[in-house]
Amino acid sequence: MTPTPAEDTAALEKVTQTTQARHTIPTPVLVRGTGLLGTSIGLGLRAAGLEVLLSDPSPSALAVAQDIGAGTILDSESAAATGRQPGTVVVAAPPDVAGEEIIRALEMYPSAVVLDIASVKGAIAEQVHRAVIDQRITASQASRYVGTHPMAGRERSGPVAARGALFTAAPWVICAEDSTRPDSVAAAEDLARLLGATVFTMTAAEHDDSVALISHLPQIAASLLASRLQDTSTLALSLAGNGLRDTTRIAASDPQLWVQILTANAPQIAPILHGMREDLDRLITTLENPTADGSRLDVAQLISEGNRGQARIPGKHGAPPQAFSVVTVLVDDTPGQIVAVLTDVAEAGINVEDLRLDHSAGYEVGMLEVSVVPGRKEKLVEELTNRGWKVV
Ligand SMILES: NC(=O)c1ccc[n+]([C@@H]2O[C@H](COP(=O)([O-])OP(=O)(O)OC[C@H]3O[C@@H](n4cnc5c(N)ncnc54)[C@H](O)[C@@H]3O)[C@@H](O)[C@H]2O)c1
Ligand SMILES: O=C(O)C(=O)C[C@]1(C(=O)O)C=C[C@@H](O)C=C1
Repeated sequence: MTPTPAEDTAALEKVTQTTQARHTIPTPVLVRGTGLLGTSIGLGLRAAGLEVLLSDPSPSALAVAQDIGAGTILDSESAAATGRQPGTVVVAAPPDVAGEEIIRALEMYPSAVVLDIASVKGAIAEQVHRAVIDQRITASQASRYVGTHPMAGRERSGPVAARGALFTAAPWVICAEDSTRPDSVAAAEDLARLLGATVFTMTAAEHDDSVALISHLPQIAASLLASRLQDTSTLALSLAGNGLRDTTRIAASDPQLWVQILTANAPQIAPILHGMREDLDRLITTLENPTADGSRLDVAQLISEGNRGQARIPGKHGAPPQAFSVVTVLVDDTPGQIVAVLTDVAEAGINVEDLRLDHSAGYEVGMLEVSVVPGRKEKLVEELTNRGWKVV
């Protein structure tokens, strides 16, 4: 069901061929760290026609990234022989080592733009400043560095999980400083845009404050929630519906990565957890005495507050929130069914905004949820029903 990286890249190529704009990214681009993010960036840049070089301390991660088409392994001997240097270095290493990798790249490649994509920005900027103070690098070398963070990812790690289209319509934060060279900032912005992302400019401190709530709290909440399931009976788990799946997907994330993210941003996260604990304490007190005066109002208030927060989450492409209409189609669990439904949707001239497949435990059928803009729902139901599909 999920496209392979090659299919994904082919689809992306079609898009980038038509949207490819002029850019200021010095090439070749060296991706240092070929895990989920580095390989996705390599795939996306290759699809846009850029030359990409790859390096990673893990030979297997490197080989897989090259095999699936994210770029060519940087051969340091032939690079030294030809004198060819990367024009841009994208450090896509784990947060703990990103600072050192940035400093090393600034030293090794005297004219390259160097950017990183780690999930925390203040601690890494601080390491680069410290390297200048300690005279390991000059201020001029440091001015080629731009801290960035694509707000797109997956709950899986490694190059096998990479997707060239990962960044399409996702926010990509650029944390330039006054001392950052304008050509480095322009290259970082162009790279984000070339991969289909939307650029947001903010300081490292603003970024870290924002992601504490927007990204780090969701991970903590999902992990705490899913950890309750560890000793649950299989029977109870077999009742799991979308509520549980929607709220626990990212609980499958890599512990090694998240221990680095959460500790690096701990001062921003802790106050938010205190606020959440207050709400939780209030709810516990209420539910321990659910028939007391005001208890129902208290619970309703809590859910309403959640409604208000949820309604503020922006929709696709950063547009205002828009509730898509969902049409659920019953499909046999056999090859070709999904393609057949989607072909019929396309023939009806209706755009698919989102797609999701659910299986009911114990049945050989799937429920394909096709999201469309609200005004198109009735037409889609009619078209699919006329073509013999069971719309539920
Ligand atoms: N996973 C996400 O959803 C996500 C989203 C946005 C940003 N990020 C950031 O991207 C970076 C990479 O995350 P990922 O999800 O791709 O992790 P990953 O585990 O999939 O890949 C990390 C890669 O870095 C390599 N590596 C380890 N030490 C290195 C070093 N010293 N120099 C170069 N490479 C090294 C590893 O061998 C591995 O191949 C992290 O800084 C993370 O914070 C992750
Ligand atoms: O969607 C996911 O699976 C993610 O993990 C994405 C997510 C996020 O919180 O949005 C997680 C951490 C990254 O730093 C950036 C993006």
